[in-house]
Amino acid sequence: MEFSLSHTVFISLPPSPPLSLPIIGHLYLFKKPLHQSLAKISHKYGPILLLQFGSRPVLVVSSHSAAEECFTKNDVVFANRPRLLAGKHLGYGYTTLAWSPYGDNWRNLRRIATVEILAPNRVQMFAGVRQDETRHLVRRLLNGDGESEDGYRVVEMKSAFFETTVNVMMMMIGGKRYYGDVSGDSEERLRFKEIVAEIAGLSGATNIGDFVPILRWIGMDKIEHTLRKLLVKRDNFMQDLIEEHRNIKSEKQRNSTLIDVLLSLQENDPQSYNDQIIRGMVQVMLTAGTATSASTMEWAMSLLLNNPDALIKAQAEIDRQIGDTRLVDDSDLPHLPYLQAVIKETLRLCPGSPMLVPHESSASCTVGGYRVPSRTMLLVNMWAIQRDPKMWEDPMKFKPERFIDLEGNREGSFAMMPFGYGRRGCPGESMALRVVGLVLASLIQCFEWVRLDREMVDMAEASGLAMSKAQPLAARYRPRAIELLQHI
Ligand code: HEM
Repeated sequence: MEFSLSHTVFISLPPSPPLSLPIIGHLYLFKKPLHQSLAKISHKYGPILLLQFGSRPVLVVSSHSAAEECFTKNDVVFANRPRLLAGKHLGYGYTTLAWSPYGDNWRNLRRIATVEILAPNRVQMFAGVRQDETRHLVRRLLNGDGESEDGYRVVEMKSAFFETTVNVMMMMIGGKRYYGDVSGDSEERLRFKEIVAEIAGLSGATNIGDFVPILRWIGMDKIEHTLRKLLVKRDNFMQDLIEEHRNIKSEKQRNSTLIDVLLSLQENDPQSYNDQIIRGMVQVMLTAGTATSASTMEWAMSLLLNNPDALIKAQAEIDRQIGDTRLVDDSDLPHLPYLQAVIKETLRLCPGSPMLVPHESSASCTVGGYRVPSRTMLLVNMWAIQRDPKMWEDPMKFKPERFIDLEGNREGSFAMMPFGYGRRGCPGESMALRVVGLVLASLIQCFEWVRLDREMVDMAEASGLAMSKAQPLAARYRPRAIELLQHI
């Protein structure tokens, strides 16, 4: 790998599959979903690979030790993001937290996110919002129709989870709920729902023009046009929301939502908290923080329905800890270790961002003894690492117990990183775990859950970059005979 001619040391590039075609490079090798396809290629050529995605060199890392190198000794080098089309449009010209290059703008946004928006005291401040939205969901299920003779009803869970997480987020951001039991302006709701549906349809999509620029130039890449139109609609909506809050005069209301918090910071520091920054921050929370949490809930319920023993155990733990006279709340979550283990095991098998978010090197560096050139995109295949048989016993099995027994528990290591690590690691982890934990705990506490029929829940994945189910989860449920349901 390393050799020298007189005094110069040559370090070789990582291995690559032999045939890289003109224009498309190795793109011909990939099938969807991409993380599964890359796992197969890595199996053949090794855990550190250099591929050509069209014109872009991409380092694909599929071992915990290489991932560790990327996020410890090379963390600063890989703290950049590639300039992909989604970042240009959904990320306000690469200026939002998730898409910004590493530098002063990113540092300012990251500080706002971690100190003002997602800090533990702020997450705590919104415990009531999470509790209310969970109650709304329970009520909605209690009022569901189509009850069969044995008391069971059917619910399509994908949209129920998504709408609940969007409601939680928008209640925190602007004090408004847009789904389910709502009051207020129906036109505004319609506008919002349209924007959310369009973003959801686009954000997990791969964009061929990112890798084969010629397709973009000759107008074959339709996504860019759609993204541009969406940007205007979304921007107008967010600005209207900001103006509404700017006009709020009452002292009591002024600090009750995140927009209010950001607007009061704007008064003292208009530069660091200008309207575009606020719009961008709202946008990032809405895109980074909703579908990821909702799909974790959906995968968790799917896994529990396919593993009824684990569901019984989780329910027994909740009954033991909380009883049946009150609904579980935020402060109970640390006392539910089995439920926490279920969520960790779900994130191990079904990480919402299976290849994290793409990084890019800002200088050349070495990984695993190989040379990685500057401006190489980095994909860390967490999906593959979290199923690596060298690190995990029975890696394909759903075994929450592995996070309770000390032996074989890889939590906190680079073999388990569903939220990433280092400078660009997810700042919303603790909020996400609370929302996911509370919603799951409440549903398990209040209802009996079973599969639609004898068939196992289909665990096939959809094709996009996010890890979502190909078939939305539907399940049968019936209220449990417990006192707390009398006063929900
Ligand atoms: C289960 C839910 C979630 C999962 C699995 C998840 C996972 C991730 C991952 C893997 C990354 C990329 C790390 C990297 O680049 O190496 C990320 C970034 C990010 N996440 Fe999350 N996330 C979740 C929920 C949330 C929530 C609730 C929020 C905020 C409300 C959030 C905000 C962000 C932001 C702003 C970034 C970009 C950070 C940066 O580039 O500096 N996420 N998340």
